[in-house]
Amino acid sequence: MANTAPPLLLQGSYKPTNTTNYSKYSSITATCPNNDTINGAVDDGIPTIDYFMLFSSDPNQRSLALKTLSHACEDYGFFYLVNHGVPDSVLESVFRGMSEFFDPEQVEYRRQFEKKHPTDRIRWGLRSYPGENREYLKVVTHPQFHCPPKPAAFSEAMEEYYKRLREVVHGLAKALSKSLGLEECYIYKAFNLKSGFEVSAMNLYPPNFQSNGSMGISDHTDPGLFVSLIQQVDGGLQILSHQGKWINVYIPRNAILMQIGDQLEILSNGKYKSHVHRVVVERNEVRRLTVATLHGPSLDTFLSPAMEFVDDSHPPLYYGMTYKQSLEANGNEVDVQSNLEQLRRY
Ligand SMILES: O=C(O)CCC(=O)C(=O)O
Ligand SMILES: [Fe+2]
Repeated sequence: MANTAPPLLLQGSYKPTNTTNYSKYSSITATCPNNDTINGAVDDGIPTIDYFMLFSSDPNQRSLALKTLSHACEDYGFFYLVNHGVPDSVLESVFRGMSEFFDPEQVEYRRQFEKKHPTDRIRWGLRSYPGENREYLKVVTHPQFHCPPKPAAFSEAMEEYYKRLREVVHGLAKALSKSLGLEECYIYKAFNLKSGFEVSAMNLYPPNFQSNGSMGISDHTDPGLFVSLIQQVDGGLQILSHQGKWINVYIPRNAILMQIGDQLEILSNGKYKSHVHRVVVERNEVRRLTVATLHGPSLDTFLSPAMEFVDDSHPPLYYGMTYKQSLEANGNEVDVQSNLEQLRRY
């Protein structure tokens, strides 16, 4: 629970100094907030993990990096991932494609993707309520990739991004298994990641640049192993820390924010915790595009606390069920709603 930095973490709150990287694709650029709090949140340190180091050929470097990963997962539950190998050009294409897709002139084209059937693999929504202000496109990206066919460059960019991202998540799963002293493929197998169920939300805040209240998405945790997030611009994402503080998120250029998902909390019997987060849209000042991807186990994977994390002094803290049952507890599998609270034994 330490506030102190584990070794090797490039620790400290990352604050962009002026405009952000993808500003050429957004109509308004964000600046770093001058005050230390936004709606009660503080600018605090978020650990940074160097992905490349986790696979270093130097055993000392590798072992230090794995220790750092395990500290970041246990003491924080979220971290910035740098040197992840997803090329800048892929990230740029994603935001260029999304900007085209969310073209304010093309709302009628997007309406065809409004939810018609609960199991639709592509879902579009425009929300402008006091509790939610965003336009989103939700798609199932694995085991099959789904995406609106137009614009073509958008669908191609997203497919390439998810493919690269999945490789990174599989690598992280290996590194995490090793850092826990487990066999390298332990988490990969426990989650059956080969057929992992992956859902991604592409978000635009505020919808059409107008919001009804200051909440982009209200407090929630997300199901899955990890939740990855990239954004075009800083502005509004906040995470609740283990210590109960809301922390403003400022993602370093081209880094990926990784957060522990509910099912890793369950498997690790609470050693690694899933975190509540939310998005606050401040006075419509920033037009922000984000891609949040929930990397889940396969739908038929039964998840419960693994025996490696259970003993006399650590009784199982969660009930077990399949991922599909978990997702269907509060909606359907494409809604990807958390049911963590219902799974707690105590
Ligand atoms: O867009 C963001 O910053 C967060 C999105 C999110 O939490 C979600 O889609 O689950
Ligand atoms: Fe989320």
